[in-house]
Amino acid sequence: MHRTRIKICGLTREEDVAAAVADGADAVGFVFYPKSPRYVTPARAAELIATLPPFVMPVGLFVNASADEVAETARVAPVALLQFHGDETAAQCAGAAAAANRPFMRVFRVKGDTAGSELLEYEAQCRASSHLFAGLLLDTFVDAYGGAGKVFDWSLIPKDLAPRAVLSGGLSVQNATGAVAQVRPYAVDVSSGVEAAKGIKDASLIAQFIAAVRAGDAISGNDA
Ligand SMILES: O=C(O)c1ccccc1NCC(=O)[C@H](O)[C@H](O)COP(=O)(O)O
Repeated sequence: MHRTRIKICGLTREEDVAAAVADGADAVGFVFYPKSPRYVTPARAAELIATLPPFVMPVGLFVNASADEVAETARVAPVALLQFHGDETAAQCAGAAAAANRPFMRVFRVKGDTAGSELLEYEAQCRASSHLFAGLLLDTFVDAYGGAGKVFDWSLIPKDLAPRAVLSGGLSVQNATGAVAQVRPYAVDVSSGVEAAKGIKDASLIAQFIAAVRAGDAISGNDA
């Protein structure tokens, strides 16, 4: 049976990485977008990644970076998966992933009038664009690209897409159980909802969030 995977994003401190690992996070995200308050340099991310045990995936997050920037970042910081969170075209994502020789996630930033069929078409285009495409992260459309703590209408997610999708955008201790029980996504991703301040995670909120996801798995019969 499927257990909802969990990514904690926007980590900047060793103690926050340790808290995510201790509570069972499957992945940790490092933001390489300089305008983000959660930005870390590739060298700083390398220090944080060096603290990870096996089987916790480091994810590198980019917004409109060039293929050379992505490749150089991945050379310095050994991320296992790329996440393209800007306005990148399919070709730009495929080219950057090939340059870095890493699999990647693309992001669909959902608006109020987004149709479920658009998500399926977008995923199909991504899959056709590169053998390195690993999956689709669904986030809420915001001007700052992401990390805004805003939810979108989960009911528009097609039932046959959910088991392959990463649900993101405004998840929290308060809504994670319901999100998992309703959507039954492959994984969830959270940043603001487990923070004491931008880029500063709260260990108790991380633990509560992961427990809330597990409660959602129990309700939907997903627990392993
Ligand atoms: O986290 C950021 O500051 C950020 C900035 C620009 C683009 C993406 C960003 N984060 C990407 C993530 O994967 C976040 O976890 C995702 O947007 C959800 O954030 P939140 O709604 O705060 O949980």
